[in-house]
Amino acid sequence: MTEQRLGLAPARIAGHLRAAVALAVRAAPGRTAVLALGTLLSAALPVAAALLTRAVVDGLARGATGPGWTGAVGALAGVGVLIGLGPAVLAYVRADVERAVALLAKDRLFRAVDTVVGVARFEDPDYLDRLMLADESGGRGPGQVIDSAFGVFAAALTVGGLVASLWTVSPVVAAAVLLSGLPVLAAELILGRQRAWTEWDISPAKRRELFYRDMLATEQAAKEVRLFRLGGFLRERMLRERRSAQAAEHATDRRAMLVQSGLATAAAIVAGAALLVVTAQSRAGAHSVGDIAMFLAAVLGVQTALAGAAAQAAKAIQALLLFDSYRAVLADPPDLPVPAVTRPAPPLRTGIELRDVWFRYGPNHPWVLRGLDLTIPAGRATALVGRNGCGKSTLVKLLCRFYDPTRGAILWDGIDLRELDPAELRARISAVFQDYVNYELSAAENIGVGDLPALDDRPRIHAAAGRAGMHELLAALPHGYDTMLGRRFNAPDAQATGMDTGVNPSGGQRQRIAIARAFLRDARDLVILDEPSAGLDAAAEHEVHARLRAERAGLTSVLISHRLNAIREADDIVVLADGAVHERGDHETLLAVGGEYATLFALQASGYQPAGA
Ligand SMILES: Nc1ncnc2c1ncn2[C@@H]1O[C@H](COP(=O)(O)OP(=O)(O)OP(=O)(O)O)[C@@H](O)[C@H]1O
Repeated sequence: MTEQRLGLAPARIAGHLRAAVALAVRAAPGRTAVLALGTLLSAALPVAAALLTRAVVDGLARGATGPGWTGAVGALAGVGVLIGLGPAVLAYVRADVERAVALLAKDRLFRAVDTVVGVARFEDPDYLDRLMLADESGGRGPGQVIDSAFGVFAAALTVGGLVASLWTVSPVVAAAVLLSGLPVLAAELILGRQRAWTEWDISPAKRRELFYRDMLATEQAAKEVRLFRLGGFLRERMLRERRSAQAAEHATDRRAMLVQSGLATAAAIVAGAALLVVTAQSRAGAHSVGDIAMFLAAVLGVQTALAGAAAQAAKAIQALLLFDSYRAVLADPPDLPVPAVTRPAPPLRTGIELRDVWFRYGPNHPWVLRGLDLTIPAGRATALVGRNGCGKSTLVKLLCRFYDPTRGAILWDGIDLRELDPAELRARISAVFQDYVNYELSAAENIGVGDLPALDDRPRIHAAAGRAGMHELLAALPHGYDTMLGRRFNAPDAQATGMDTGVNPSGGQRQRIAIARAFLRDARDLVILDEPSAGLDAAAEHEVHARLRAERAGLTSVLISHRLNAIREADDIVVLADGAVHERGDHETLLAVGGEYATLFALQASGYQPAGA
C-alpha cells in the first residue's frame, strides 16, 4: 500500500481508546458496565487467592482450627469457584458487547460511505483497502480495543497486588520477578504493532484474492471461465495472493514465537532463581511455610498475569491500529466539495450549460473532455453521438455530479452544480446507465428501488413495468412480482415450498427492468438514457423507443445510442469528437452537412439494405 502506515502516537491511541469506549457505551451501556466490573473483580481474585493461601497454610502450620481459619478456607474455596466461573461468564458478556459494538460500528461505517458524494473514491485502491480493513476492524476492532484495554488494566491490578504480596516475603525477589516480566510486555507491544502492519500490508493481496474468488464462484463469470478454461489460471492467481499474505503472516508469527519463547525462558530462569533464594532464606528461618506457599502462588500469578497483560496489550495495539482505518474512513474529508449552505435545485426552466468543461479522471489520465461548450435546452431531447470512448458516458456522469469538471463549469439554470445539494440535484434526474445494476431482489423491488417511497406501491410499479413492456411477463412469474430476479439466493420461503423460485431474466428483459426503474421516477426534470436499447430485440426496440418518445415529451432528456436510427428524432443531435462538440443539429441538417454523423448514418443504413441494393 502506498499510503503511510498506521501511526502509534500516544495522543492518537488515547483518542482511539476514548472513541472505542464511547462506541461501546453507546452500543451496550449496561453490558459494558458489567464487563468492566467483572474484569476488575477477576483481576482481584488471584491476589485474594494468594493472600488466603498464606493464611490457610500458616494456620495449618500453627494448628489453628478456629472460625477465622475456617472462614479463610471457605473464602479460598469461594475465590476458587469465582476463578473457575469468571472466564466463562466474562467471555459471554464480552461476546455480547462485541456483537453490539460491531453492529453499531458497521452502521456508522456505511453511513460514512453513503456520504461519499461522487464515485471516484470507489475507484481508488487505497480507499478500498482502507475500507476493507475498516469493515473488518469495525466488526471486531472496537470490541477488541475495549476488551484488551480492560484486560491490560485488570492484569496491571493483578500484578500490582501480587507484587505487593511478594514484597512482604522478599522485596528483592518481588522486584526481580516484576522486572523479568517487563521485557515480555515491551516485546508484545512491538509484536502487536507488527501484526497490525502485516494486516495493513496484506490487505491489497486479500482484496485481489477476493476478486479471483468471485471470478471462480459467481454466475457472472462462470460462462467465460468455463469456455476459456480459466479455472486453473484464476485459482493459481488466487492462491498466489493467499500465499503472499500467508508468507507475511508466517514471518510475523515466527518472529513472535522466537521473541516470546526467549523471553518466557528468561522469566522462568528468574522465577527459578527467586525460588532458590526464598527457599534458602526459609531454611535459615526467615519465612514461614505460608510465606513460601504464597510466594509460589504469587510468582505463578505474576507471570501468568504479566503474560496475559502482554498478550492483551499486543491485541489492544493491533486492534487500535486497525481501528485507525475505521476512524480514518469515518473522518475522511468530503470527496467533492459541498458548501455548508447549498442552493435549492430548482425545476429546470431554461437548461443545462456546460461551459468550457475540461475533464480527466485523474492527473495521470488523458483528457476526456477538452473545453466542451454545450447547452442542453430544457424541454427538448438532446442525443449524444460519437465513437467509442469519445466521452458520452463521462458527460452523463458529470451531469449527475459523480465527478466535478477538472476545469470549467456545469450550470443548472445558471447555477453551478457545485453549489447545489447533490441529493437534491439527483432527485431531479432519472437515468438508465450503460452499466445498470441487476439487483438480487424481487421483481417489484428491482423496479421499486428507482423511487424508494414507491417500493410498496404496487400499482405504480405495475404501471412502470407496463410502460417498459414488462408487466405481463413479471406478473406471470412463479411468485409474480415477488419472484426473485437472480438465482444466487433462495427465495425466503424456498425451504417451505421446496421451490427454487429465483428466475434469471434475459439480458434484454433486465434492460427493460432498468428502464421500468427509470420510468418509476417520472416527473423528473432530466431523463438520461445511456444506450437504453443495446440489449433489446428489434420489436422491443421499436416499442420502447415509441414509449420513450412519449415519455420524453416536454421533458429534458439526454439520449445516448450507437443506433442512430433510434435517436434520429431527437431535437438536437450532438456529435462528440476529441473531447468537444464536433457537429450539432437535427437529423436532416446533419445529413445535409455530410460530416461525421452523415457518414456513420450511411454506414449503419447500408447494413439494413439487401445485398447489392
Ligand atoms: N472511471 C474511469 N476511470 C478512468 N478512465 C475512464 C473511466 N471511465 C471512462 N474512462 C475513460 O474515459 C474515456 C471516455 O469514456 P466514456 O465511457 O465516457 O466513453 P463513451 O463515449 O461513453 O464510450 P462508449 O461509446 O464506448 O460507451 C475512455 O477513454 C475511457 O477509457
